[in-house]
Amino acid sequence: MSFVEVDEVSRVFHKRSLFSKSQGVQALKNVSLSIQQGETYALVGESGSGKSTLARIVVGVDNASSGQVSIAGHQISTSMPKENRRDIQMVFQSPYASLNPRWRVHDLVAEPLRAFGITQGRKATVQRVTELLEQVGLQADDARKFPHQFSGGQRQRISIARALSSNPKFIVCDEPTSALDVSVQAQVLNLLKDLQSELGLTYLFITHDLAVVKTMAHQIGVLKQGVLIEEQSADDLFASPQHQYTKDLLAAAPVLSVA
Ligand SMILES: Nc1ncnc2c1ncn2[C@@H]1O[C@H](COP(=O)(O)OP(=O)(O)OP(=O)(O)O)[C@@H](O)[C@H]1O
Repeated sequence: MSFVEVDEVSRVFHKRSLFSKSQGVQALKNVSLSIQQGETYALVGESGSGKSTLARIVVGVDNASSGQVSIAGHQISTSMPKENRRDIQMVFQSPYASLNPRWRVHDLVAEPLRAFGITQGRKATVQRVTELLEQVGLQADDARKFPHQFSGGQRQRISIARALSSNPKFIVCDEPTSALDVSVQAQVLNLLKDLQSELGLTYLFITHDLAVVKTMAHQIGVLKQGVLIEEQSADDLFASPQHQYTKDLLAAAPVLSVA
């Protein structure tokens, strides 16, 4: 069994209308995929294809209408036990929106440590926050600053430090670099790659931009209107895309050089 198993997941959103019966939007249709431990699975597709819906179900903040997800053998749902949640974290597209501007970096990174009871006492927490900041290329002193004192790329490093603080095994990265300049994107992608090899992390990487995943992904799945229409290893998909929709996504992708 793979580390992450998504098995026949469907999700229907019901929109209530005053004038007609409830209308259903089928955001995901029988999506199945698996991710090997220590690897990156990139899920690509246009806006509205269902990527974020799948991400939310995989981290257990939304439930599938049918089908199931398991990670490291544990069933994922909104009612899963708290101790299983610390193994799964998420890095979002916009570090501007996901970091509380009134909190210092120390508190942003330390919050999961407290929430999951990982460090005991102020000294141990400060020490762990320092380690985490250094791990993502920031400095111990940065803990005293507020998010607005950093560039976009540095803010995304703070989000990554926060995601790493609970020692997760699996991180869902939802468009983590799409709000950044191209040169900064490459730096953040390199950091994520380095952390993967150091810590053995497994990633689900969500993006509309195939260039971003060319050097990150082991396996790529293409989502169109809630259906996984194509799945190949990254090398094979770039060499011989099968579906016209994938060819169009490839043609639209700019070149991004990542070491
Ligand atoms: N809470 C919701 N209620 C109703 N419909 C929803 C809800 N969330 C998503 N949808 C619908 O489900 C479909 C898939 O949306 P989703 O956000 O998963 O796509 P996406 O590929 O992540 O797009 P984007 O890249 O723009 O975030 C869309 O038609 C969207 O309108």
